[in-house]
Amino acid sequence: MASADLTSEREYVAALYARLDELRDDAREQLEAVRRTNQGGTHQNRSERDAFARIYEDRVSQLTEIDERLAFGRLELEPVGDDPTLRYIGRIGLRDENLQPILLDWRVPQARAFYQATAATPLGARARRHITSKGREVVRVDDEIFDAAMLEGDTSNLQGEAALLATLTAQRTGRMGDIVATIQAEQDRIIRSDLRGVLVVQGGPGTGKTAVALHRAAYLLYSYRDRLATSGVLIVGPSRSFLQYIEAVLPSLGETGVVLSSVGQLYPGLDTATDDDQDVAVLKGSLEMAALLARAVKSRQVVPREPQTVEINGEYLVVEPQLIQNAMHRAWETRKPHNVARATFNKAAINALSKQLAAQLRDHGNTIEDSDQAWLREDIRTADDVKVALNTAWIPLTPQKLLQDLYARPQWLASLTPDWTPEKRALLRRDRDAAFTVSDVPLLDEAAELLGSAGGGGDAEKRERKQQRKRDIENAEQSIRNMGVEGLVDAESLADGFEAAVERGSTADLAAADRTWAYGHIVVDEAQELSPMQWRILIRRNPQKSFTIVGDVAQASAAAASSSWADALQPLFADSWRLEELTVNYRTPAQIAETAESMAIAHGLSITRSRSVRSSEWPVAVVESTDVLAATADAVESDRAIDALGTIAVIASESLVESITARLTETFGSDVGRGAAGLNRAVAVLTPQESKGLEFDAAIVVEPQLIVDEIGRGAAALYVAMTRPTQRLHLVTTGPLPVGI
Ligand SMILES: Nc1ncnc2c1ncn2[C@@H]1O[C@H](COP(=O)(O)OP(=O)(O)OP(=O)(O)O)[C@@H](O)[C@H]1O
Repeated sequence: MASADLTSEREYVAALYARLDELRDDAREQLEAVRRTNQGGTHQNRSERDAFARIYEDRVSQLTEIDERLAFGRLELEPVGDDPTLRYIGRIGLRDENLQPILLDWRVPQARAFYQATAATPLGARARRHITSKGREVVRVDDEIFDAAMLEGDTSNLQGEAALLATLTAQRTGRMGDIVATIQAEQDRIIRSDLRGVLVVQGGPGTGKTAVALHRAAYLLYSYRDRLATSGVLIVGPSRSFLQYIEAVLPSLGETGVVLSSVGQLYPGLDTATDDDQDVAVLKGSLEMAALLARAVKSRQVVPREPQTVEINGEYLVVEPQLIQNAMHRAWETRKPHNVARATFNKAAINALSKQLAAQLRDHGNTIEDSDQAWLREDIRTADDVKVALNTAWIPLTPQKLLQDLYARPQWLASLTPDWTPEKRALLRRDRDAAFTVSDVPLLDEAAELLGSAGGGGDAEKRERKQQRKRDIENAEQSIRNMGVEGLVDAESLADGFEAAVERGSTADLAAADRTWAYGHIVVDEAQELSPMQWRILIRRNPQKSFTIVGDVAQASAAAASSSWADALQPLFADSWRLEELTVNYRTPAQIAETAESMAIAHGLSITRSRSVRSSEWPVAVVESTDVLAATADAVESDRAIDALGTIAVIASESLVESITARLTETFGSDVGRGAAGLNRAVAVLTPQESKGLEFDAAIVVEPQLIVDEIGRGAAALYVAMTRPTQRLHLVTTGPLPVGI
């Protein structure tokens, strides 16, 4: 690296920061100016002013947050005339005062060559430069040359290898970071793939699937802002600890309008991380449950066997089963969900009863005019006997009650499942007050779908919310024209800031609280774990089927998971999904990846082999001992002796984690945390399931054979556990190691 290059980049990047400061000052001034205008004014004026103020506040904070690694790359394009054409790539786009671009946002099409150009396909570029900074100061530049005339024997197929390796060997913080500066070509193609349809990304552990999925979300939000700003993007991950691990990535890329949810949080109002035993989870995850719930709802629409006598203001009326049956037919014809169709049922039954009552009153010598029908209907509607009779025939239900009854009333369940064995039914048996589990989430959602909203207003409310949003955006467009700031502010963001809209919440808030929200795009991470019932929720949340699905079928360890993408996706999307594979392992050093892969193959898992970009200096350490707790504590001690500030995961099967946590806490005190709470500590004690998707400087896997034996799909769980470290793997065992290690 010539020092002249470093000097010239320092100057250029310093100028970018100067421009950033200038824009930040401008935004601050605009904020002050907006705050000063219209101090009084109408309610509408004040709401607009507050909305503009919020936008400028956001702009100021965005420009403040972007400070780190503002620019990280430069492309040299074919020269125009004598001067080389240079294009700088950064985390945001910047223009100079003449509105000429001086920095390109990494997501714009012109930045693509920075990630994808190779000597073989240079995409119009002659060279690529990676710019590494500390704070605002450029500390190094690394060049790759594509032009044969400029080439001096560079053969690597990694982009920006030096910058990449520097990031990969850096210590882990317990939080995932963005990778914009070093996205690799195979990853970039996936990130920029079209919004439409279903994209499946398969890759072994550490191949960057999560990183790619998150950058793709940022890319889509940027490139399809019009479509996605109002419908939102949902990102689904396996656990709370995983969401905690990834939650900072999108904000660091300037995107906040996404909803992050674990599968235990997909039903609004419920947030659970506990799951059932495996065989129960498998049953609850199977499509049989959808059919069972449909039968359960239907069985709550009951035609009485015998006529019933009801009293209406002293008059006794016999309700024939046929009358109820006819009213039910009317309700079924609407094809509406149970609680919504119930209104039709009630109306039809009450109409028929009022005619019957009128006829009976006439028979008893009363004069009943047509105009009297209305009060007759009212008398019938409010008569207690009628209420009881109609409710018995068609009772309003909540999803929670339906499910609780199904689990707590064995006889009812038996009547609904004549083909099931008693043992199979017993799997669902629970007390009415037992808390709902992760596997209940899709069942509640399914039930909610079958039941509909009790007020019957679900659709109308939704339409009204959409209409209101449209009006807000039209008002915002008008305000932008009035203020003469067209092009500076977009109408969606302004509308988000309107006082009433703030009370209603942002797109993300609205979406997260609304079970019937249709997202513009859904990203599913660790998607191999999802059961067929969980997939049904996600499809409901995105009827247009625009999905990014990432995962690794070899890591499928949930009991109800699928072992092939075709099995999981064929029923949902037929053949209309496209598969991309990632093949380079950026996390795990070669010697660890090889040990894990050899174990997985010996257990018959069909893994996607990947190539590690690096190896580390530590071989896989095996600690054999008769005292597993003492040996685990020793392993933590010896790892900390190597790297006192590193993060360590101690991964063990369910039956060991509590005793290990207790023992480690005795020795290492508050440095140790259990589960998600451990991610902020130096040492996290996790089950393999909880460690899914996470990474640490070192992993200590305790009793690997027990993991294989204790968990269904135990070999996959062990494969997950062994592939968490970025540097060192220790295996603590009291017996023989699993085959293949
Ligand atoms: N292009 C890249 N530049 C820098 N770091 C990268 C790049 N790609 C991936 N990484 C890093 O590699 C590590 C593994 O990535 P990630 O967690 O996305 O892998 P994964 O495929 O989701 O793994 P798993 O299947 O184990 O969950 C992360 O630390 C990520 O930041």
